[in-house]
Amino acid sequence: MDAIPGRHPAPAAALGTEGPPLLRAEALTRRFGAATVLDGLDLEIRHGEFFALLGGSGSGKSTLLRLIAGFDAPDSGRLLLEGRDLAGLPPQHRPVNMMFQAYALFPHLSVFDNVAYGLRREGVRGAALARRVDEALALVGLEGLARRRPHALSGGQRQRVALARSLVKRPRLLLLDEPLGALDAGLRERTGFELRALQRRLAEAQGTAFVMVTHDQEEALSLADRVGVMQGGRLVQVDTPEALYERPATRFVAGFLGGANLLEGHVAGGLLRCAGGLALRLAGAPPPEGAPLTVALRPERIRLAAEAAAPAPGMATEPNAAAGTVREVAYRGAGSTVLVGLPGGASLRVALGPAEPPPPRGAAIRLRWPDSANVPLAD
Ligand SMILES: Nc1ncnc2c1ncn2[C@@H]1O[C@H](COP(=O)(O)OP(=O)(O)OP(=O)(O)O)[C@@H](O)[C@H]1O
Repeated sequence: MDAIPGRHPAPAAALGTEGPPLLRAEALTRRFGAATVLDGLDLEIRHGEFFALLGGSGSGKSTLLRLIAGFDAPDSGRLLLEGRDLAGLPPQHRPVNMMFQAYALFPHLSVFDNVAYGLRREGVRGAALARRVDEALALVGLEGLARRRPHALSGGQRQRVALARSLVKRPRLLLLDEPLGALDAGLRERTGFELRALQRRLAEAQGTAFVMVTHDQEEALSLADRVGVMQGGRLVQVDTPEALYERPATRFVAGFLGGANLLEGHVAGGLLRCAGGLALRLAGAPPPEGAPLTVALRPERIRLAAEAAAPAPGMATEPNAAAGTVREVAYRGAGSTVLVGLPGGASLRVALGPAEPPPPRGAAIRLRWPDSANVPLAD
């Protein structure tokens, strides 16, 4: 994947990077029987940010959301919202709301009454109620559909009713568990853009932050200001999408985000020497001699070299270059992925753009990449 097009990070002030965070989780731990599902997790959510919790199945994402919403309590650790300890505070008294999937709408109630439900339970009535519901429906672009029943709406419209219902109480923090999960591909992208725009409006108007759970890396990278990658009940890296993608900290993150090539070796003569005669030069100061090291190398940072196929004498040890044979070519629509077999049996995935015709299977090719493409990993 290329750098994310059209991303304009929100200014620091709007994102509340100064001052205390909106939400702080301190050493949050949750066990179910013998299983530790959240393992001393620390996290800060800033005012007005769109934060994505990204992780595989069972990594503890939903459990964390449930603790923040107040549907479940931690075994140890604390949750502070604007400095206030949330322990013992029931869900309806937290300035936090959870958006449920559209199938949780009441089928016998109109759109208006579905959205009004929570406010009515709080005793809001009459003109004040109508104003708040209209405002929430306008936020999600459903002004004209207040009288409809959910069955007379499209999937995307139902999703927006669910959103309006969770926004009507003007939460400081909105929690979204796989909000796009039930939608098909086309609707997913459109709804994603809408969600991003809506969050920006709410952030400007009232500093609302979104925390979205997803197992879809593209969704997390394209929507969020910051992404936290969860593994085994811990956050293994929290960063902007760009930093996470360009500088993954661990093998897990590198593999989870876009399938980087992982190259292992030992440092000798200032270069990382890997199997098959591959030598890598790292940007910056060379690592200590003899150290074992793993490097992530993104498929799209590798280029086909223009030279003739046969390597010149001594070329095998040229850093950041490899000679190999095309094993497979996968057409991806906006380009292709080429699997290149290297001497010694290793292989590299190489991503080519739409303007680069892939070499045929079996072709002998040479590859090159810049020092900055070699990203050393912590483990
Ligand atoms: N109430 C519970 N009792 C027992 N085990 C639970 C309970 N809730 C969650 N778990 C377990 O905790 C682990 C984490 O669950 P959680 O739903 O937080 O994961 P997740 O990252 O949201 O996964 P998914 O993407 O599959 O929803 C899972 O192994 C799950 O089976």
